[in-house]
Amino acid sequence: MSPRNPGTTLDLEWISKVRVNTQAVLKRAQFIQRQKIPKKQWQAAWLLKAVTLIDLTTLAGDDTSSNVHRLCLKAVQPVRYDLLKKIDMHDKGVTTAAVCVYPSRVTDAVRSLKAANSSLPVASVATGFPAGQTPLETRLQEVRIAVSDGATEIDIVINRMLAITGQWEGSDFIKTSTGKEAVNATYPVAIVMVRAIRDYFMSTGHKVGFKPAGGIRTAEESLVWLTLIKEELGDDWLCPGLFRLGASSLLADIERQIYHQVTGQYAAYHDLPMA
Ligand SMILES: O=C[C@H](O)COP(=O)(O)O
Repeated sequence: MSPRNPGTTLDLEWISKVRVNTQAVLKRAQFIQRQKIPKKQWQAAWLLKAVTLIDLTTLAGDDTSSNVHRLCLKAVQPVRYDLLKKIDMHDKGVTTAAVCVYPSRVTDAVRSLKAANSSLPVASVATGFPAGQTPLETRLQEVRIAVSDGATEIDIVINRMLAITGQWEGSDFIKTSTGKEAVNATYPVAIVMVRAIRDYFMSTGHKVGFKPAGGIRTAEESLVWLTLIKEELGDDWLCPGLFRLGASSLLADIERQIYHQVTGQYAAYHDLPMA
C-alpha cells in the first residue's frame, strides 16, 4: 500500500463543481479500448504485470476452508512454474497482489498462506458486503474482527445513503463495485473515478489507489485496464500499492494466454491448475 491518505478538510464545493461530459468520457473509453494491445513480444510481460496486480478473489456463499486454501496456493504460484521458467521469470517471485475473501474466511486464508511460507496480504470485504446496509456498529465490529483475524486490507462497502446525501471523507483506495451488481466495473465510470484521483493528487499531493472489480474475466480486458491506468494516471499507478484488479476468474484466462504464447498451443482445462 502507498502511505495512508491523511485526509483533507471536506470541501463540498469542490465536489459540487465536478462536471462530467458524458459523451467525451464515452469517446475516451472507446479510444482506450481500441488502443492496440502490446506487441506480441511484450504481451507476456504485460500479462505478468496484470497478474501481480490481481486481488485473487473468492466471494461465494459456499466458500470453504478448502477452496480458500486452493485460492491461496494459486495466488502464491499464479502461473505454472515451467511456463515461467521458459520466459526466465521463475525466480522473480511472481504472485498476485493479494487474496480477497469474506471476513469469515480470513483465518483460513492467513493459515494457508502461512503454511505456504507466503507473506501475501489478505484483503477482506467487510461492512455488510455487498449491500453495505448494516448499522455502523456492526460494520465497525466486522472490520475489527477481520483485522484481528489477520486481514491487512479491508474493502469497505460505502454507505451509499451517506454518499448520496453528500457525507464524504477521504479514502486510501477507491473501488468501482462489489462484483455483485448487474453492472460492475465499466471503463467510462473508471475514467471519471481515476480523474477524481488525479484531481485529488494535484490538489493535495496524495496518491489514492484504484481497484476496478466485478466482471473482469479476460486477459484482453486486463490489458485495457492497464492501458487506462497508464494513460490516465501514469506508470506510477501501475503498482500493487495503487492499483488492483479485483477478480475471481481473470487469472485463468491470463495463464491460458501465457501458456499459448510460451508453447504455441492452447491449454486444455486440465493443463492449468484451478484459478
Ligand atoms: O471484489 C471482487 C469482485 O467481487 C470480483 O468479481 P468477479 O467475481 O466478477 O471477478
